[in-house]
Amino acid sequence: MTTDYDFDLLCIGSGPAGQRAAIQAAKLGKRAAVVEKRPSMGGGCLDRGTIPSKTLRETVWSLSQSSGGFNQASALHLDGANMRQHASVEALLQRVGTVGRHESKVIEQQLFRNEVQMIRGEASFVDPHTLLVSSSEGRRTVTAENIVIAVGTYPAAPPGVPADGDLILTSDDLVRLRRLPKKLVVVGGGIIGVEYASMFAALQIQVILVDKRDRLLEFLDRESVDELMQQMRRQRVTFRLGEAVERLEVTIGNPRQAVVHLESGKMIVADQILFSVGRIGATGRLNLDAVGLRPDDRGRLTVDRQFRTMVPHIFAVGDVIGYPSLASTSFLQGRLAASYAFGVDPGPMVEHLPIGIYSMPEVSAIGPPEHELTQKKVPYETGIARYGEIARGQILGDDSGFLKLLFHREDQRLLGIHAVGTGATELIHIGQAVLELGGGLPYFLRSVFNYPTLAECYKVAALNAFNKLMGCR
Ligand SMILES: Cc1cc2nc3c(=O)[nH]c(=O)nc-3n(C[C@H](O)[C@H](O)[C@H](O)COP(=O)(O)OP(=O)(O)OC[C@H]3O[C@@H](n4cnc5c(N)ncnc54)[C@H](O)[C@@H]3O)c2cc1C
Ligand SMILES: NC(=O)c1ccc[n+]([C@@H]2O[C@H](COP(=O)([O-])OP(=O)(O)OC[C@H]3O[C@@H](n4cnc5c(N)ncnc54)[C@H](O)[C@@H]3O)[C@@H](O)[C@H]2O)c1
Repeated sequence: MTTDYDFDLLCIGSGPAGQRAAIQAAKLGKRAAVVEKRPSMGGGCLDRGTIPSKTLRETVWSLSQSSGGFNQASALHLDGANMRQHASVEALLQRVGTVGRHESKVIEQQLFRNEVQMIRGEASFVDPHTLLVSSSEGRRTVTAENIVIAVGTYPAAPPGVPADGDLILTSDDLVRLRRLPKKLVVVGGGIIGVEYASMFAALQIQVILVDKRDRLLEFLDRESVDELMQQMRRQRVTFRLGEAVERLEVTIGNPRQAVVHLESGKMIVADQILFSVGRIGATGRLNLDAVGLRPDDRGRLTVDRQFRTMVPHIFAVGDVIGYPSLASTSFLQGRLAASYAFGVDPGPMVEHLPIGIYSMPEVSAIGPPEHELTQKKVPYETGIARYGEIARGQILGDDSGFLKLLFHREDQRLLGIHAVGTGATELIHIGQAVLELGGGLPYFLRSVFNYPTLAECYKVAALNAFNKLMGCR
């Protein structure tokens, strides 16, 4: 019986996944709670993930604009000395704290308004319906009919030396960075590595990005990655691809230096290393043995399509279940899990998930890239609009971005949208609506877009595809 438990649904973790699961349960009239071990609500997302990194990116962007006219097309027009002078660590991090605190308050108010109980402390399982919550104020047990594990992840530790937050950094350390390096090695060219590499490069810091794979961001369209890399190279980023890192080292001399040892026997010396080769599920301290759950070797839990673990009333959502590990999808997973917990079928997740990479330039996509369609033998045609030919691109000073649409050759359905450049992460959502609603080329050909906007790219790209399909010049 529900009333035997303290709560109908209890979430461990207040990040995007946990907070939305709790609020959804409350909306269904259930007694919900969130246990959070950090002082404020909002999760790693607010503390050291999405929000601080995007706030930092905006600060770097406006700083670079004001100190020499950096734009995505002509990054090297910066005056380097001027840039570094303006880019004190304090100036860079000032807004990070302000935005984080504000967002955390917003989440606490949302939880409060929805009568979700906020319990401070670290949770671990006692049995399948009971959690032990430990905090500086003591220990207590809490029981719940349904439990949602939404504990997130932490960065994989560097081999050889621990991250000291000074010479050897993980992305967690960047929100409390103490100094800016002159030369930075970024190990791992996933989304985190690429976003931070481009931010540091925009600050006129020499950046070397090392990844063991031969291609960066393989899930993206190759033309988008080529454009991104070309623009990052213009900001003097050096790519060392196909090079696996074996271990890191910190020298003893004065000044101490950070050294990357590559499996190929080479080494790279720098002032700082950002180690970003993936993340580990934070399940180690949950005492999962008490409920018979076993995470994989990266701390992740396996769930079914309703986000249930092997123990049906224990759900897992967000980064702790692995791919796609985004705040955007974690919000949705939390809401879906809570719905399933109470027998409400919210329908399946959408087929296509958007990707938004806040590098400089931004890269965004939804739907398959060209190489995937080719592999699957789907006949398609491309339509491209280049910012250089779009009035808004000129006004913004960005003439290097593009929007590419992929249409099915036979029924002219929209299959995919790939964008690089200013506003790409917002621009993509116009195409997303058309894609999800099953629209295609005729919609774009008929529509009128505000002028001058970047949205006009859709019209221009559609006309480009139409001309190719018709065999026009
Ligand atoms: C640098 C960086 C940039 C990112 N940028 C983006 C982006 O631009 N867009 C995007 O969509 N995603 C981005 N992400 C990913 C995004 O932050 C995560 O997908 C999202 O935060 C996952 O949400 P979550 O609820 O699963 O976990 P989290 O947000 O990590 O929250 C988990 C919470 O659980 C708490 N917790 C853990 N164990 C316990 C316990 N035993 N008891 C109590 N509480 C516990 C933690 O303290 C934490 O507050 C980024 C990530 C990083 C690291
Ligand atoms: N804008 C966004 O949506 C956004 C931004 C940041 C982070 N995130 C999320 O955070 C998650 C973690 O990101 P991440 O970049 O840390 O991990 P990742 O797993 O995406 O990338 C890790 C990279 O490190 C490389 N690597 C691994 N071991 C290596 C070694 N020994 N030497 C050299 N290279 C090595 C891999 O080849 C890979 O390219 C992602 O899954 C992403 O979903 C999203």
